[in-house]
Amino acid sequence: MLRFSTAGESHGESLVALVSGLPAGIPVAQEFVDRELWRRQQGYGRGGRMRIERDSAHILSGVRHGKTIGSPVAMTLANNDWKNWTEILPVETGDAEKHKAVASPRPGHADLAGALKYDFKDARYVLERASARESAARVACGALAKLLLKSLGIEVGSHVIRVGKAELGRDASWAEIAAANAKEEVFLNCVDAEAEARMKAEVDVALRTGDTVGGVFEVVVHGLAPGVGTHVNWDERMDGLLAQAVMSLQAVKAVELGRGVTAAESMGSTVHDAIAYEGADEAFTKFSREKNNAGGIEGGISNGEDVVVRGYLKPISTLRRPLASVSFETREATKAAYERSDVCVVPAAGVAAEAMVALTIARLVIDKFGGDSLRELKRNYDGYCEQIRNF
Ligand SMILES: Cc1cc2nc3c(=O)[nH]c(=O)nc-3n(C[C@H](O)[C@H](O)[C@H](O)COP(=O)(O)O)c2cc1C
Ligand SMILES: C=C(O[C@@H]1CC(C(=O)O)=C[C@@H](OP(=O)(O)O)[C@H]1O)C(=O)O
Repeated sequence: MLRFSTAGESHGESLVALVSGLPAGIPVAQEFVDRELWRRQQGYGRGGRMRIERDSAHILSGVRHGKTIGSPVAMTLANNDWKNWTEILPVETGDAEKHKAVASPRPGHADLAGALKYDFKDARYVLERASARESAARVACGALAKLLLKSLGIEVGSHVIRVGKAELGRDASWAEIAAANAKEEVFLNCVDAEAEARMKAEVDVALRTGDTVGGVFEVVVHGLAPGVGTHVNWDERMDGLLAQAVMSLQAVKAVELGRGVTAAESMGSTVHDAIAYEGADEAFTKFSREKNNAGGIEGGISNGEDVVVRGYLKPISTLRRPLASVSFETREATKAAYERSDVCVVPAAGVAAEAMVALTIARLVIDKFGGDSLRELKRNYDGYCEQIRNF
C-alpha cells in the first residue's frame, strides 16, 4: 500500500517526507522533484518568505543509482528561514523582542482553535505546523507518485480557473494545461493571457488595500485507464479519496469533481455524458464520450476520461490591515497579528493539489495492479489495458 507522511514546522530546521509502498525501479530524477518544488513556490501574490526559500529534496533512502529500490523513501527539505529563528526565546521570558509571540489570533488561521486545544498562550506553537509550508513536503512525495504514474503514461497537471472574481470562463485542453505547467516562469498559471490579466488585477487590488484573495484551481489527470477505484466500499471510492486528499490542503474549503457544482442545478439530460462507440484508436476502449461533466469518475471508478478535480481556496487569513481580535494576555480588543504574508496562493495550492491527486491515484493504481517492481506493475497494467481493449 502506498503511504506517505510529513513532519516539520514552518520555521524549524527542516521538513521531513516519508513515502513507502513504491515499487522498485522507478527512475527518480532529482531535477524533476526539485522542479515540482520550484513550481509550488511560484505565483504572483506570494509574500517575502518565498524570496528566502529555494526548496530542494535531499533524498536519504529508498533510491539507489537513480531508481527506487522498494524500501521507504525518506527526504528532508531544509528551511532557509530557520537560521533567523534560532535565537527566539519562550514567551515566559517576557522579552517581547526575543520571543516573537503571536498573542492576538488571526481569524481564519488555526491560531485560536489550536491555542485553546493545545493550551498555548502563544499561537506560534500552533501556526508552525498549521502553516502551508508543510505542503512542500507533500509536493516532494507527490513528485515520486508522478514519476510512477508517468512510467504508465499517466500525467497530472493543474491550472488556475479563478482568482477572486476573475475567472477563466472556458474549458482548457490537456495540451494547454501541460504547456502552462512546462513554462519557465509561473505567473498565475492560467492558460489564457487575457483571463490571467484580469486575475492579476484582483491580486493587485488585494495588494493595494492590505487584503487577500482566494480562488479556484483545477487538477487534471490525463491518460488514466478506466476501472481504477471502486464502488464496492465507501472508503475505496476514487471520488471520496480525492475529495479528502485535496480538502486536506491548507485553505481549501470546497472540492468539486467534474461539474459537480453546476450539476446540482441542471437537468440530468444536460449533465450526463452520453456514451458512443467511436473512440480513437489510441483510446483505452471504443466506448467514448463527447463531454466530461463527470470529471472522469462514475461510481467512484475512473471511466477513461480525464479526471478533473477543482479546489476552492478561501482568501489568505493574515491581512496587512488586520481584522479585529483579542489579546491572549489582556483579553482586550486588538488587531490580529501581522508580520508578512502571501496575498494570493492559488497557483501554488494547485501544484500542492497535483501532488495530493497523484499520490491518491498512484495508491489506487498500486492497489489494483500490485507488483513489487515497476516492471511487474507495468506488465499488470498493460495486460489489463489489453483486456479492456478487447472487452
Ligand atoms: C501555498 C499556501 C500558502 C499559504 N500561505 C499563507 C500565508 O502566507 N499566510 C496565511 O495566513 N495563510 C497562508 N495559507 C493558508 C493557511 O495555511 C491556512 O489558512 C491555515 O493553515 C488554516 O487552515 P484552513 O484555512 O485550512 O482552515 C497558505 C496556504 C497555502 C496552500
Ligand atoms: C513557507 C511557505 O508558506 C507560508 C505559509 C504560511 C501559512 O500560514 O500557511 C505563512 C507564510 O509563512 P511566513 O509567515 O514564514 O511568511 C508563508 O510563506 C511555503 O509555502 O513554503
